[in-house]
Formats: sequence, structure tokens, C-alpha cells
Amino acid sequence: MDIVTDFTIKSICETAMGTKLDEETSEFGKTYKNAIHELGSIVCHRAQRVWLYSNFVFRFSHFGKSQERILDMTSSFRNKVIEKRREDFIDMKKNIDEYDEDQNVYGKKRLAMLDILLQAEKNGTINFNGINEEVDTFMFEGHDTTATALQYTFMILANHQDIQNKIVEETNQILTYDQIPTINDLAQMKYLECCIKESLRMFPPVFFISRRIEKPLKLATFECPAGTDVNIMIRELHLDCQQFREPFEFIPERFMKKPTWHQYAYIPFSAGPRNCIGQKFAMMEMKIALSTVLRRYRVLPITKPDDIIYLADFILRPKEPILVKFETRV
Ligand code: HEM
Repeated sequence: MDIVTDFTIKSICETAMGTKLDEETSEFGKTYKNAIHELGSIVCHRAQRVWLYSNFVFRFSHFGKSQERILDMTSSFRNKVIEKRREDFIDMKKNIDEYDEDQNVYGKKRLAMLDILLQAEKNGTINFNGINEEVDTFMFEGHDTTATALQYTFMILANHQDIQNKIVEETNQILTYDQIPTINDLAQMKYLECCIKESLRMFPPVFFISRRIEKPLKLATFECPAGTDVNIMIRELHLDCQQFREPFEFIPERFMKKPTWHQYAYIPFSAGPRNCIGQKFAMMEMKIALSTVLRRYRVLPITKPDDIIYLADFILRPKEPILVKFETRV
């Protein structure tokens, strides 16, 4: 998990934020990962204890104090990432004066998401707090989810050598040993894509989402009054045997045919207007990571799917680290 999280934090910082982590920020990134995990368990702990719902009581509790310490830590990591890019952005603009606002391109450089926010701050369309909120959202949504998906995918592939071999066969037809994949190469990795989709079905990192119902809603025989908070249990939907044949079996081939399930029975990235904005990015990132590692290493099982005990969290987090073994391919 440490290796994949390190990879996904660096990816989101370099791409969306335009900030390459140096030694100091890299170390900070590792603490950030642990802080996010701790934060998840505090939020769930509080949700289960009604006496901690009051902000006044919570603030003085042990958990309230821990949460404050963690939020200080995550804010300072985020501030470092923003400040580093702010300096680079000023330098970049000094050297290049052509800015194409429609394409978000400076000279020949395409802007990172954070550059667009910094430019918007200059134009007065977003303020300092607004930038912080956007960066927090992307840093969190953009690393923990993908790292979780990758660890379950490595684990399930380690337990299915035949499927792993098929991925390597496909990848070898597209890339040579050291070749860095282009977007076109990634688009050709159809079988790998089915494996990732199947892994997201069985182990959706965001395993539930919540919505507040604005108007009364009839669900089968149930009447939900306006104002009800509803949880949509994504993992339960994905494991419904009325929708998926042998739902507990890892069968990537089911994604090679036209879906036989209801369009909302498979929603790892949610659906509707607030669905995941980063899903294409996540799919590409996972394809790069998996194809690069599997070409070089055979992944062997240590953790088995049935060994996993899940924690109460807002991400599908295992209680114990998920372990696999890497053996160099010859
Ligand atoms: C396997 C990886 C990922 C999974 C499973 C995932 C899943 C989700 C889900 C289920 C939601 C909807 C939450 C809701 O409806 O309440 C969501 C929202 C979001 N995701 Fe992802 N995500 C992933 C990767 C990413 C990445 C890489 C980024 C950023 C580059 C990202 C950015 C976001 C953002 C900003 C939102 C909020 C969108 C909004 O509220 O309009 N996600 N994600």
C-alpha cells in the first residue's frame, strides 16, 4: 500500500498541481497518507457516537484534538504544494508571454489545474480559500481512491495467474520492454481495462455515497420523505447476484460484452451530475501502473480475497495491509 500511495500522491501532485515533490515534500507526502487514514477512522468513530455530534463536545474530546492536529498537518502539506507552484508559475509567466486562455496553454506549455486556479485568483474569480478547497478535494479524491483500487487489483491478479498472463500477453503486443505508453497505447489495453473494471466491481474504493432527498421519493414500497439522507451502497449493488452472474468470482470477460446489468447497477465512479470528475485520469493512471509493473514482474499472492477484513471508513480500507510478492519475469 505504501508503494502505490507514494505513486498516486506523486502523480496527482505532478499532473493536476504541476508540483514535482522534492525530498522534503516527499517525506511530507508519506505523513499526509497516514493523516488521511487517521482522519477517516475519526470521522467514522464520531458518526457512530451521537454524543460527539455536537461540535462543542467534540472539540474537547481526544478525537476532536486529533482531528485538529491532522487538519493542521494536511493543510500545511497542501500549502507547500500551492506555494511551490505559485513560485514556479510566476517564473513561467516571466519567460512566456503568450497565454491562450481558451486552451489553457502558456506558450507551448499546457497549464496544470492549479495554474488555472492561480490564474483565476489573479482575475478575481476565485479567492485563497477557494483554491485551498479545490486543491484539498483533488489531492484527497485523486490519490487515496486510486491507490486503494491499485492494491486490490494487484491482490486479485496475484490470485489469478492465468488472467495476469493474458494482461502481459496483451501489453507485450502493444509495447516493448522499456517503452513508455502513449494515450493511444493505453486505449489499446482492452483486456487490462476489463480487469480494472472487474476489480472496481468487486472492490469499489468508494463503496458508498450519500445524497439528501429534496422531494419525497417512492422506492418500491417505501416512501422517503423530503430531507431524508440516503446512502447508496455501491459495493452491495456490485455484488447483487440478480445483476451479476457469480458476483464473487473475478471474471473480467463480463466487461467484454454488452452489459447485462442495469445501467446503475455498476457505478464505481458514481453517476449523474456529481459523478467522478477524475475517472478517465484514474483509468489511465491505473493502466500505466499495472502494465508497467506486470511487464517486469510476476505478482504472486500472499493476501487472499477471503482474508480481508474491512474497516469502518469512507474508503474500502482493509484492516491489515494487503501483501503481494514480486518476482522478476525472465
Ligand atoms: C479508482 C479511482 C477513483 C474512484 C473509484 C473514484 C470514485 C469517485 C466517486 C464514487 C465519486 C462521487 C462521490 C459522490 O457521488 O458523492 C467521486 C467524486 C470525485 N472524484 Fe473520484 N474517484 C477516483 C479517482 C479520482 C481521481 C484520480 C480524481 C482527480 C484527479 C478524482 C476526483 C474527484 C472529484 C473532484 C470528485 C467530486 C466531484 C463532484 O463533487 O462534483 N477522483 N469519485
